Order: sequence, then structure tokens, then C-alpha cells
Amino acid sequence: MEDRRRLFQLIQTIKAEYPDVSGSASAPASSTVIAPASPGMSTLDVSGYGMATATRGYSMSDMNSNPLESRQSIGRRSGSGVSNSLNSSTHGHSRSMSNQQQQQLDLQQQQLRQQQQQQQQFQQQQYQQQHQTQLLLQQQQQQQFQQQQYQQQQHQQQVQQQFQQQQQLQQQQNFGGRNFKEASEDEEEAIPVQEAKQRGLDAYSVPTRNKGTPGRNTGASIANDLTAKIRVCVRKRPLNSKEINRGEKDMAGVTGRQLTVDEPKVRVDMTKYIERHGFVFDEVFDSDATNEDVYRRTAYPLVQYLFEGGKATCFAYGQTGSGKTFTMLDDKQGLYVLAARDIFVMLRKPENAHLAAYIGFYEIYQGHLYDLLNKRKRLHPREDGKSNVVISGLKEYEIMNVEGLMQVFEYGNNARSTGSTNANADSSRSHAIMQIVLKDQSRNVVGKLSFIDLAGSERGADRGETDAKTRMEGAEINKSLLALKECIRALDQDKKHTPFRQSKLTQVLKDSFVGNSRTCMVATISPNNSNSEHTLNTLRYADRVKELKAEGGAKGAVQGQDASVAQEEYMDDVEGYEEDELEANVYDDDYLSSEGENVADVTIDLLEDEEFPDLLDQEEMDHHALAMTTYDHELEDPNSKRAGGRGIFGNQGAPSHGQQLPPQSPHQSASSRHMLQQQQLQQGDTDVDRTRGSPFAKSSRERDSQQVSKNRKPEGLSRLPMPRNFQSSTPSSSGIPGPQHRHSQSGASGRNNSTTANSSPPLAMKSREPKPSPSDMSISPGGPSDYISQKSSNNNNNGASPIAIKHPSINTKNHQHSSSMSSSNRNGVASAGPATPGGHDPNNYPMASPPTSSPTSEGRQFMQAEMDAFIQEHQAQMRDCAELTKRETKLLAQVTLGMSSTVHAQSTGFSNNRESFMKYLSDLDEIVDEKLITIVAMSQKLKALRGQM
Ligand SMILES: Nc1ncnc2c1ncn2[C@@H]1O[C@H](COP(=O)(O)OP(=O)(O)OP(=O)(O)O)[C@@H](O)[C@H]1O
Repeated sequence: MEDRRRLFQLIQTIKAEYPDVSGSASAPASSTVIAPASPGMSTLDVSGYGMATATRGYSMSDMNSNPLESRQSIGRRSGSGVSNSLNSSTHGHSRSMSNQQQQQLDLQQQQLRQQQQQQQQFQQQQYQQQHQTQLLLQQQQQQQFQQQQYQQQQHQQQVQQQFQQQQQLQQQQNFGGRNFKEASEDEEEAIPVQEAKQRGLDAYSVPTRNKGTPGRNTGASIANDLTAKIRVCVRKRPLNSKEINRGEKDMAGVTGRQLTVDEPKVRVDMTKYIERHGFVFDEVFDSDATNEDVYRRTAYPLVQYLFEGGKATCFAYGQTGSGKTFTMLDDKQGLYVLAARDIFVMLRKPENAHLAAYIGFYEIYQGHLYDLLNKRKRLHPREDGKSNVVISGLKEYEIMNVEGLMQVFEYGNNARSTGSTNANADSSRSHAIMQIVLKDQSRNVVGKLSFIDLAGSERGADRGETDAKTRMEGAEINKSLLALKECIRALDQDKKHTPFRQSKLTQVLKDSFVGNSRTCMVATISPNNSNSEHTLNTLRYADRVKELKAEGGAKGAVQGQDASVAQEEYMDDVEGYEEDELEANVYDDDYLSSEGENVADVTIDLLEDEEFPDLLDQEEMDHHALAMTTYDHELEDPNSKRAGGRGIFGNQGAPSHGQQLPPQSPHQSASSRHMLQQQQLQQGDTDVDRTRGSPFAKSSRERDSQQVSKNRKPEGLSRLPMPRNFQSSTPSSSGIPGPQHRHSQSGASGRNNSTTANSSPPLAMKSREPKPSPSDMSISPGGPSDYISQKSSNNNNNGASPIAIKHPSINTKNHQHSSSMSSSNRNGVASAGPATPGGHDPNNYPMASPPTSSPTSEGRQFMQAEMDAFIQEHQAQMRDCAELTKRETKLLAQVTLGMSSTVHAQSTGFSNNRESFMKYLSDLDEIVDEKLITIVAMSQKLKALRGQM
């Protein structure tokens, strides 16, 4: 009892001294803390350490694995440990506990609690760190996932873009025939390949030759003679990096001398197919062929021929960017360099010690010659007495070795006219001619070898030409290339006349084609699919040259112009006529150039014309007499831009030898013409007989059947539809007076008043336009020409405006009426009446003036000539119609597709709206007009001829 009382007092004392402790003793944990006595300190210490040990004994992994559980177990352990030790100390040592000890105990308990708190904080930090780490990981995963998604989206977009591009390309191919690109490997596999048809019927069911010629697609019979007069080779360049990047494919396959070109095509039902065209040439060089390889089989034989005293030409022909310059005039490895190497080797031989080599380098740009080695001085081609072409003023440098040649060449090459086109950033805009001439010690020319890098052969539109200057360049280029082809053809057929004067290019190349000459053509092609159309054009050009070479047996077959041969030539022309040819016809270089030339130059030029009458027979003389009158007329015409210049025939090679005569007075001129006309009439010729290419054209020289062929091309050209804006008041820029021009001249000169000072020989007679044209018919009353007359009157041209005929107003045209008129006249009499009602006009071409003589044996020949000529007329008419039908077909396809969907509207230029439809009607109207005119012209000729037979 006493003990209890003491204990109670003690407690009270303690409470009084330590109110905080006594207060906390009410709590369960505090009550255990109050108890320890001094002997229990060890126990307390032990338990405290034990707790600390136990706490420390928890590994971090345990905490990490389950932080909550860790905290609970810690709490349990520490709690139990403290409780036990407090109990023991309370019971064992409570009385002996001093205040100091109590304070220490409290302090320790505080430390313990702080440790517990720190431990808990630490655990919380650990937990938070762990949590943050998990969040970071999750974020990273999300980012990765997003990146993947983004990449996938981008990939899908790329795929879609590619797909759209492919679709666009396919659309372009569908309507332009160009820029075709295979959509994919799978699609390509699905596209069927079919062999291109041999000639038989063309796309418009016009009959072609029945069998393939030896030169076309077979080639088996072509001897590959390195010394042949004309050799035609093809070189294919490799795909360039741009084409490879665009995913283009090589469409040209080479096997020996055979070459196939796959042309992507689309049927009317829009299914795609590949048409495979086969060719055979003298040589075909694949894309891996080096210039050395090409040289060995092309220019090297010409080098040898050079030392035999010959004249040789090696020229490259092809689309821009196809490798013409690379082949011919590359400054380091062009054929000219390789040829020069061998030339100097040969020159070092003793037998050639008397020879020296000279280099000349010039270009033909826009119909003019420029010396590239002499500050682009203007040059003029002349011809010496031995029919050698001399480039007057050309600077030639003697060269001693290849290095010297290359230096001189480099100097000249820098002066070349080049430009940037869509197809080639450094495109040649001119024909460059580098000639190596061998001369003896007297400076006489012993041999000449020319290397020609022709300008690109494709059409202006395909070059991406937009400005007038560039288009003019293109027109001139096309014209000269066409002339070149004509010359090669004429030469190979041994024609009497070769139209060298059709262009400056052929003028300067004349002596390379005639006499002891050899020519090698290297047609260069691009193998990619988007250029397959150009490639085919190039190959057809080359094929035609080669074909004629192969048809050596056909030489002279023009004589008589049997139907089959005529048909073949006709079909050649049908295929060959392109828009650019028309374009070329419009821009006549002679006309353009004559403006800038002085009269003396022109006179010299004309004096040296290859058709100078001295060189011709009497019949040709008759022909040229009329040319003289033409010249006279032009001199008389004060408005003539060509007055004092070359005559109308200047461009065609017909001599205007009247120019060497002193200027005549109008009266003299008229007298001369009258006298000539009388002479010709006495010979049974009418004036119209001398019209080039007229059905009577051959009457005075029917035995010269080549002349028929000579005339054929200009006929074809002139018959092609003239541009809409063709003006009658200006001379034909083609140099071939357009129908309007002729007609207005006729009117001005007063057809029926030959005594006036301004009177001139009927221009229909003098015109280079050889045949009755719609304009000619416009002045004939009745017959199909009524249609034309009506058109003329509609245009207030007093019924005589050929403009209205060639370009009838769309709004005033009445097809039905014109057709019916035409039809009614088919049953009528010959409609080609005189120009002036009631008066006989012998110039009313062609049938208004029947031969005055009765049919004698000469007359029968005359009729034969007429028949031949008519067949040609018919061919020309069909050719025109075929061309027009081609345009019409293309127009219809574009309209149909353009209106069917907006997707195609852009590519076709037609959409489903009123404006498009109006445009369609307008285009169609133009085509139908031109067709009608062509047919009416033929109808009139047909009836006139029948009336005469
Ligand atoms: N056989 C070939 N091998 C390698 N590269 C070629 C070959 N042919 C042409 N090339 C390259 O193609 C490009 C165009 O060639 P090049 O200038 O000779 O064309 P081109 O027909 O003369 O064109 P243009 O008519 O526009 O002057 C050049 O970069 C040329 O190096």
C-alpha cells in the first residue's frame, strides 16, 4: 500500500514536472514510453536498435516490391518492440528513472519518430520515383507509337501521291500519246503487246502498199555495204539519270541490225496495249556502244573515201536530247575527232604528202549561214563551175594535228546558237556543219568530209516552245529537215531534179549528195517510254531514207507513175506530213531571208541556181520562161515586197534567170510574156500547162516523169489547210503564194486587161501553187464552187476572196447547203468555167482552157499526163482528208473524255460546260470546213476532167 502511494506520488510529480509527457501517456504509444526505468534503458536501447535494425533489415527491393506492406510491417515491428521495452522498463525501473533519463528517453523517442518519418518519406520518394519512371516509360512508348503512326501516314501519302502521278501520266498518254509511264510492274505485265501492222490499210482505211518493202521491217535483203552511197544507222543512247529517277523504262530493243520500239497505246475503249514496231537498218548501235564503235561503222569508211577524192557527209538526225551532238560533235570524242585522228595518220603517208587538211565550221540558223570561226560572219553558199558548193567567205584554217583541230573547233563551238528547251538545257538551235577539206598544194579541193549536227527534229510544241522566236526557229528547222529528206529521196531515185534549193541546209549539202559522194545518216534515239513517239518519228524518217535505198530497183519507176508506185509515194507522204511541215511551209526562209539580202547577192544566188536553163533541156527552158515572167511581174508590182528580190520560184529552184536581164519596162515585160505565151500556145500548151504540178504541168515535158514527183511534194504542202489567220494582203510567208495571194494578184493585174501597165501574166499560171485550189475555183460560177462563192460573198469579198474559202466563217457556213450545191453540180456540166463570165480566160486553172489542138499522138500523150497528174491530185486530196480525219478523231476523243469526268477536263482541255462545247463546235467546224473545201476542189477537177475526155 505504501509502495502504491509512493508510486502514485511519483507519478504525480512527474506529471507536474512533465505535463507534456503525462498528457501523451494517455495515448497507447505514449503510455508504453513513460514506463522505462534506468535499468530498462538497455532494453529500451536494444529494442530501439532492434527496431532500427529491423527497419534497416528491410531491403530496398522489399520496399519497392510492396511499399505499403513494408510500411505496415515496419510499423508493427517498431511498435511492438517499443511497447515491449517500455513495459519492461516501466515495471523494472520506474522508480529509479531520473528526470534526465526521462528526457533522454523522450529524446530517443523523438529521434525514433523522426527516423520513422524519414523512413516513410524515403519510402514515399522511392515510390514517387518509381512512379515517375513508369510514367516516363509510358510516355516514351507513346511517343514511339506516335512516330510510327506518323511515318505510316507519310508513307501512305507518298503512295497516294505516286498513284495520282501515275494516273495523271496515264491520262496524258491517253490523249497526247506522250509522257506515258507504266503504272506498275503488275500493270505492265497486264498490258498486251502486239506487233505493229504492216502496210496494207492505214489507220483511216486508206489502202497502202500491199506488201512490206524490203527496207521496212524486214531488212533481209539489204546488203550492209560500208561503201554504199547512202547508209542509214541508228544509235540508241542510254537512259539518263532523270529518266531513271522518273521510273521510265527502256522501250527500244536492239538485236543486231534490228530494232524494236514499244509504243504505249490506248484503244477506243480505253484499254491499254503496247504496239511493237520493228525496223532494220544498216547499223544499229545499242546504248552501250561507244563513239569509237559508232565511228568504225559510220565515219571511218567516209574517211577512206575522202582520200579517194570523194565528198562525204555524216549527219546526225534525231529528237532533241537524243545524242546528236554527243555523237557527232562532242568536243572530245565526237566522230569528227576520231575521223581527224585517222585523217592525220593518212596524211602522213608519202602518197598524201601533197595534201593538207583545212577545217571550216559554220552553222545554219534561221535560214542563214554564219561562220563560227569568224565572229559569226554571214555567209552565202555558191556553186563553182564544177558544181562544187562553195561557202563564200567561209574562213578555213589549216590544221596540222588533232589537237589543233580540237582547239579550232572549241573556238567555233562557243559561238554556236544554243538554247534551253524543256527537253534539253543546252539544245542546239541550229544545224552545225564542220567540214574537213583536203586540198592539194594548189589549194584545189581534193576531198571534203562534213560532219553535221542537225537541230532537233521534234515539233515545236513538243520542245515546249512558247515564244515566237523559238517557234520560228522550230519552223525553220523542220522545213530544212523536210527538204533534206526530199533531197535524199530524189537522189536515191535518180531523179532528174533534186530540190536542193528548198532550204539552205540542202543547198550547202548539194555537192555531198551528187556526183562522187557518200552519205551516212546516224539517227539518234532516246529509249525512254515517254519519248517513244519521237523515237518512232525519227525511225520512220530514217526508214524512209533507207527504204528508198533498198528499193534501188525502183529507180526511175517514177517514169509513168504507175498507180502502185504513186500510191506508195502517196502513202509515204500521208505518213510523213505532220503539223510541223505545215508550219514549215508557212515560214519560208527564202522570203524571210530575201528581205535582208541585197540585190546583188540575190542575183548571184539565182544565177547559180542549179536549175539555170543552160543546164536544162529545151522543155525546161519553156518552163523557165514562165518563171521569168513571174519575176517580171514582181518587178512591176510596186507593192511587192519581193520586188528586186528573187522570183516566186526562187525557193523552189526554178530559175528566175530574168533577173540577169536589165530591168524591163512594163511594156517590155508584157510583150515578152505575150510572145512567150504565143509560143507556148503554138506548142499546144496552154498557160496553165506550165503551172507547177497542174494536171497539165507535164504536158511539155511528159517524158520527164521525175518532174511529176518533184512537183508532188509542194502540191501536198500547199494543199494542206492554211492557218486561219492567213492574210491575203501579205505575201505568203511560205514563199509559195497562198491561194489568197495569187488570187488578189490576179485581180490586181486585171486578168482581162492585158494592156494595162500593171497587167501581168496570169498568176495562177505562175504560181508555185500547182493545182486548182479552192481559191481558183472561187471565181468559177456554178458547180461546187458555188459553195465557195457563197462563202466569199458572205465575206463581202465580191465572191473572190480566197480567204473566205480557205477559212470560211464558222457562223456563216452552211454545210447542208454547200453539200447540196456540190451534189447538184455533180450532175451538171463541167463547172470550171472561165473566171470572168463570158470571157475565155486561159489562166483559169485548170480545166477552163481545154487544149485547142485536136488529139494527135502528142495530144494522147498529153492526156496520159493529165491522167497521171489527176491520180496525184486524188492522192493529195485523200492525204488531206486523212489528215483532217485524224484531227477530227482526236478532237472527238478529247471532247468525249473531257466531258465525261472532271478528272480528264484538264488534260483534254474540254469539260462539261457550255464554253467547252462551243469550243468543240468551233474546232469541228473548222475541220469540216477544210474537209469540204478539199472535197469540193476535187469534185470540180473531176468534173472538168470528165468534160474533157
Ligand atoms: N550515247 C550516249 N551515251 C551517254 N550519254 C549520252 C549519249 N548520247 C547522249 N548523251 C547525253 O545526253 C545529253 C544530250 O545529248 P546531246 O546534247 O548530244 O543531244 P542532242 O541530240 O544534240 O540535243 P539537241 O538537239 O537539243 O542539241 C548529253 O548530256 C549527252 O552527254
